[in-house]
Amino acid sequence: MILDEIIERTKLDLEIRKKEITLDLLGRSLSSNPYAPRDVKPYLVSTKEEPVRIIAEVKKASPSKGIIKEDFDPLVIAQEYSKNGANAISVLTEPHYFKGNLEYLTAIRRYVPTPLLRKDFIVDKYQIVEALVYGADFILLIAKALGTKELKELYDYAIHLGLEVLVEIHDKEDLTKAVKSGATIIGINHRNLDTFEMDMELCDKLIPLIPNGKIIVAESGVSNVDTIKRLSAIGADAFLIGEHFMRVPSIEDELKRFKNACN
Ligand SMILES: O=C(O)c1ccccc1NCC(=O)[C@H](O)[C@H](O)COP(=O)(O)O
Repeated sequence: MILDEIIERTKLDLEIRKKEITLDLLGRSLSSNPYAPRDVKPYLVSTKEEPVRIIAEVKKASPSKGIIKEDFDPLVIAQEYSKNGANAISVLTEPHYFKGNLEYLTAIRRYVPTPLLRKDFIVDKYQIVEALVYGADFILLIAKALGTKELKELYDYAIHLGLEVLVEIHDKEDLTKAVKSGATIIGINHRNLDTFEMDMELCDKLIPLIPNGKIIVAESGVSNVDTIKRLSAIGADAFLIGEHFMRVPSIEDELKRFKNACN
């Protein structure tokens, strides 16, 4: 099971990082942290003026596809996203399976004004403090990877530190956990994280079950205007898109096309 494998690896790495810099020490660096997290909800909610919100992902590789982009410069990609109207940028920080890096967050935060998501497999408070120290505005918590109590604890801790949380779900059980955690931003991931199978109808099944007032993010496998129009019409506020943007000849053209899909 790839999700379990990634989480095991993440935990092993964490043990090493915690020995190098304790949570206490990491926490102390927050007093001089220049990166106060910004309120991301206004960037993600669909409005009459801006019905389609895009979270564009900086993604070099993935377990399902291997290396996606050879000539990968995270800062250049993030600048391109920001310049062309991305509402938020997702930065994969997991190093082994996605070839990500926490340092990408800081580099992008320094030069790019768009809000940043730390996209990783977060199972420990330590990673939430890291997200803050390295410059994220919000984090991802994957309901499938956490128990109900664990999800709530990590959610509350992030909110306490001023970070927003995107809680990712794959089925009704995950949705129940997400609602219990108090999540206000819910991501529906079309990709099964174990089999990599895509279910592009998952939003049709889950959106009607989501309580009113939540911001809904459609995640993975989004690569055309028709999908954006369809999912927008049934209630998706925002779209998290990685691989497609990594492969298109012009991020500028594609981002503009997607942003204008419902105008
Ligand atoms: O992308 C994968 O292969 C993957 C495999 C196992 C766990 C997570 C995975 N991806 C993380 C993501 O959620 C996506 O990077 C994100 O939703 C963007 O998806 P896409 O537009 O399909 O690149």
